[in-house]
Amino acid sequence: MVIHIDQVSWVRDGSTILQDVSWKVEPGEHWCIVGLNGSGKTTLLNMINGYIWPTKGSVSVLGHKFGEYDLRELRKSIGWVSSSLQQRLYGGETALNTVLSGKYATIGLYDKPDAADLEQANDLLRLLGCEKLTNRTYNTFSQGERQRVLIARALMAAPKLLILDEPCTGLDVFARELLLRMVERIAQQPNAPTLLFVTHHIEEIMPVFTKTLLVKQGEIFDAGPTQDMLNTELMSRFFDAPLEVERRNERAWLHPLGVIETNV
Ligand SMILES: Nc1ncnc2c1ncn2[C@@H]1O[C@H](COP(=O)(O)OP(=O)(O)OP(=O)(O)O)[C@@H](O)[C@H]1O
Repeated sequence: MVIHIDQVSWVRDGSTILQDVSWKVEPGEHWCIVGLNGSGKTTLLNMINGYIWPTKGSVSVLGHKFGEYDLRELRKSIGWVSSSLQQRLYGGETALNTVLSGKYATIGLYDKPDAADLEQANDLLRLLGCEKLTNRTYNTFSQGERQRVLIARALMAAPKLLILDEPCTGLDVFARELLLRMVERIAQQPNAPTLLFVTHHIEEIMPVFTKTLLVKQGEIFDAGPTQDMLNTELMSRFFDAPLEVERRNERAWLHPLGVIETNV
């Protein structure tokens, strides 16, 4: 089992942030995680990475139960790409060095890479459609290019689990489509890591994400095959709003019907 979260709750300052969450991710599955702002997605990811511990229940990731394993070791097998990482990177590094630095899970590049590392980094830049950026510096890249380079960087450490945390934030519609296509490519690689893709927008859920987890107010609203989740009836209840879900090109598109007042 890649992830096994069993009846987990997390309480902070008297508030229950996660409540009785149970979720299993099997090998070979790729999951989307959908939820409104403040629903508990980041909290759940922080728990999967071992940055926070459950108040109640148990968490096991990549076959290791928390409390019985060195979390620093476990984190080497987990890649996490989020927009907050973008600000922490040194803008003066080339794309190639940025990707190479992922090998050592450091922000800069401290160790001298060998020929195999260089080949792997170049392969990853190609996989993510970034060959042209190889020798250009990170601070000259567009938002979409940065995201793709950061995903290549995360893959450099050959993670078994790769978390893509709202990777399309700030991208125009074409940069977004390109990024989604690259994410599909990653999933189709032999020995691809298990992907967790966090988003607010259901149209970003590519067919490769066959499973979807719906998080609402700290609880699992529903979880299962994506096609069973993304329909008008279930999405209307999930978002508490009148809306219509349309299927087009094997993706689901959400059309709000009127003004939505979220309960956040
Ligand atoms: N350390 C903490 N102490 C108290 N409350 C917290 C803490 N961390 C998160 N929360 C609260 O828990 C709730 C869930 O937050 P979380 O960041 O997990 O949501 P999210 O689904 O990731 O939201 P977004 O889509 O905006 O990133 C929020 O109401 C947040 O304020």
